[in-house]
Amino acid sequence: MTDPLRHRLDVLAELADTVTARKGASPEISYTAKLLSQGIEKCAKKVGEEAIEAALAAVKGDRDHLKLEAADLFYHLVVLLEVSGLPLADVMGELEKRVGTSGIAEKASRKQV
Ligand SMILES: N=c1c2ncn([C@@H]3O[C@H](COP(=O)(O)OP(=O)(O)OP(=O)(O)O)[C@@H](O)[C@H]3O)c2ncn1[C@@H]1O[C@H](COP(=O)(O)O)[C@@H](O)[C@H]1O
Repeated sequence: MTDPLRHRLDVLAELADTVTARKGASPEISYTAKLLSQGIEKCAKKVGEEAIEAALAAVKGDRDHLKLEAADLFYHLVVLLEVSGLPLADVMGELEKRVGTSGIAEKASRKQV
């Protein structure tokens, strides 16, 4: 992994801290507080919308738009994790556990059960 990417991954951790800190803030001044106050279904809907918008931008080959939509998707996913009470660290831990395991091998092992 390149150093600039490692540095920028810190931004995701910072974002998660900010989202947690927005709990209980005024929905008048914080979009995050507004989303959190609207509950899990609203947050989940936003993730679905942003995921589709990112996918469409990718299919169109519009990388500038994909960058914006992917950032929206990360943000809304972090909000969804927060409202679900699931720490981002747990998701990163799950990804870490998968490092070194081929997705094809993992899928094949599932079929044997
Ligand atoms: N990264 C983001 C971020 N990405 C996208 N958005 C907002 O997400 C919304 C998505 O756009 P839409 O057009 O889908 O929104 P909309 O139609 O108004 O939304 P709904 O009516 O469907 O709720 C916009 O209002 C964006 O500004 C974000 N809002 C906040 N953050 C981060 O969260 C921090 C805290 O923000 P506040 O909670 O607003 O203080 C910010 O400093 C940023 O770091």
